Amino acid sequence: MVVLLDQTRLPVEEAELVCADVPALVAAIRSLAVRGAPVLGVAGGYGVALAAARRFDVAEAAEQLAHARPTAVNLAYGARRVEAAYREAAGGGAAHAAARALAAARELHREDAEASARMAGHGRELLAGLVPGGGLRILTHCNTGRLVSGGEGTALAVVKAVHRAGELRRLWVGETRPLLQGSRLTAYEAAEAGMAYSVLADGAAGSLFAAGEVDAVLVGADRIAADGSVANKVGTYPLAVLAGHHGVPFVVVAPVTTIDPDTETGSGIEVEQRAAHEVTVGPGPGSGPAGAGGGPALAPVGAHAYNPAFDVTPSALVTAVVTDEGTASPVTAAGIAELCSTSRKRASRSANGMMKA
Ligand SMILES: CSC[C@@H](O)[C@@H](O)C(=O)COP(=O)(O)O
Repeated sequence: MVVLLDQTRLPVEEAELVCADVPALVAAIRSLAVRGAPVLGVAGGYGVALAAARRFDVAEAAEQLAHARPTAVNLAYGARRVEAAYREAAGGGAAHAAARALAAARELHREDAEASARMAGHGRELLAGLVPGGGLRILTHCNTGRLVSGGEGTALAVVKAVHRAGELRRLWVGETRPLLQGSRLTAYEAAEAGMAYSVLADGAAGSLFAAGEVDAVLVGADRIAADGSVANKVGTYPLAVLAGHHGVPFVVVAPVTTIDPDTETGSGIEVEQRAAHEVTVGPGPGSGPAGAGGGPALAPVGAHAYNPAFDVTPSALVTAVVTDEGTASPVTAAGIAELCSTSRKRASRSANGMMKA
């Protein structure tokens, strides 16, 4: 089984969600019980390993998991990578192939933690140069911390490194409507880390910039196209426009596995559209899961809603893309291609090392 921390229950309670089979894991992914690009890859990988262990149809499981949500490229990456490990080992029998699939999922998990630590280092270095003097006031959106990663996350991993170095003055946490990944999850992690933080309504970001209260914006990504366009949680693009207008660095932090070289431009990124009730109905009373509705009406019954889960920010508005393989700044197609090539070289060096060992 795959056991998850149910993110829909946070911050009210830390509840485990046990997924005994692939359909249950697919449902958990769709309901955002597990969410955020890197950990979706890890969950997809463990889901395929689970199917292999239970002698289910592994190809079918990988297909279902890869398509559970369309925008985060890591989900399909994780599922396909573990499927490939299973297939390669299939000649040795089902038990052997299942063991290889589990090993591949664990490797993915470990690599994600390592990537997170490298991103934190690169990001901190970049911020030291971008905003002279300590005491940074960083604005972030959605949740990009340990809840989305085998390690400390992406953008929030950088914030945590800055905080540990005593260089964080304040973390501004955009609430991230409609499912409040900022106020529910990022604020939860900020409190846990002992940061000075404030939650703000998404619509308050403009006046915060106008007041000169933001030194840098740090966000994650669900998919980065070959031209450097960035798909991330809806509400990211308006922040990039504001940052550009106010001359504030807008930095995207993501593992290189979030780059999709096969999607040439931002317009080629499929943006997930979600149910109207996430916008029109509040979460259930008390500890009701976020996104499940059941709470007070926020709009007239039957109201239509526009509810894209993500938006796409063009590369011209992105100051830097920080990855585990280094930083592209300015963000150009050539810079993005260079990051992918560094990643391929590292993978081939480590494969050669394993063959020699
Ligand atoms: C490191 S997480 C980066 C992104 O996955 C995150 O910012 C985001 O948009 C997540 O969206 P979600 O719909 O909550 O899965």
